[in-house]
Amino acid sequence: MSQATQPILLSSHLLGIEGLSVGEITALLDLAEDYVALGRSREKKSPILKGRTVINLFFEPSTRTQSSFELAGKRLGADVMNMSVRTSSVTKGETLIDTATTLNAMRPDILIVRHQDSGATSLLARKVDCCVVNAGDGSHEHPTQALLDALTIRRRGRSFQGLTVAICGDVLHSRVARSNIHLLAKMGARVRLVGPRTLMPADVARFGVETFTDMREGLKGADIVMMLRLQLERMSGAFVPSTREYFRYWGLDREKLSYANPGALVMHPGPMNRGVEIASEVADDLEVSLIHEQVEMGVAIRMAVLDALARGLPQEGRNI
Ligand SMILES: N[C@@H](CC(=O)O)C(=O)O
Ligand SMILES: NC(=O)OP(=O)(O)O
Repeated sequence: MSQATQPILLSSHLLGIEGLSVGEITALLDLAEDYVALGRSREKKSPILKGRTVINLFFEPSTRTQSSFELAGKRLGADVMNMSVRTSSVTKGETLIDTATTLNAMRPDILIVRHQDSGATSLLARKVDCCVVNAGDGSHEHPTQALLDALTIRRRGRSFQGLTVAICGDVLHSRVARSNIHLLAKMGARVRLVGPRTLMPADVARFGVETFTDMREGLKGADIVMMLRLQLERMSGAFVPSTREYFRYWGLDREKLSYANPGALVMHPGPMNRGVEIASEVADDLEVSLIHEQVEMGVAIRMAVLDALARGLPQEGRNI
């Protein structure tokens, strides 16, 4: 493998995009390119994490993130353990911190954590002495999602400079939106947020992006249309009249997509709610939809992140 000539040393944890520099983001994307090639080869493996232990600790459901971190760790030769939170002693009242420090005592090298509370992964990073990766904390950040989205865009030959990206839907509850806003702004793209007023964060001004409550207006001039799922599990009370009404105004179908730039591409982090935020006619149109490519890039990005973290680990294991 060619691999990045400049070794990337992520400073012990990957907790969010906000704390990464443009150089670190670019280096991770470059390293992930090698892992895309490796993933498409017959062998698919590199022994770079041999002897290392990776634990997946997911307090919220996941299909893509958990399985791709597992595959990424295995393809790099690590021992990967998926902690089943639903059948763990969390059900007997054990706290997040006690659970994590218990697993930490088993001497993993990397702990990958998804949790429903914003800030949970940063808190854990202060309590354990292994690397922590944020696999999604509440509505705060989902850094590897933004990195895989960036890799997907870059591999389509789109330069971030001057690219207009419309992030549409439930921005308020979306950690995917927050991580993407940070990343795209750092890389020089123009970001606009599109959705109902009730689903825009109150502090939206702090992001310095344009906002639109009319979907067609918001899509005019967009090169990338990034759809978000309605995060019903994070809502208490009615933020939208009904999912049917929601689709009528903010669901992406061919008619609304026609307002975007010619050749505009559609992204969705998954899982999708068809007929709520996106129509099947768009999601399944391989001319415009990057959804499956995003999933493939997820494995490569997570291999790059594990690799970059492992480079900073002590060679002979941790001090006893
Ligand atoms: N899977 C992404 C997006 C979503 O669930 O809507 C997340 O966990 O944030
Ligand atoms: N995009 C994403 O994080 O998907 P999962 O919730 O299935 O992991």
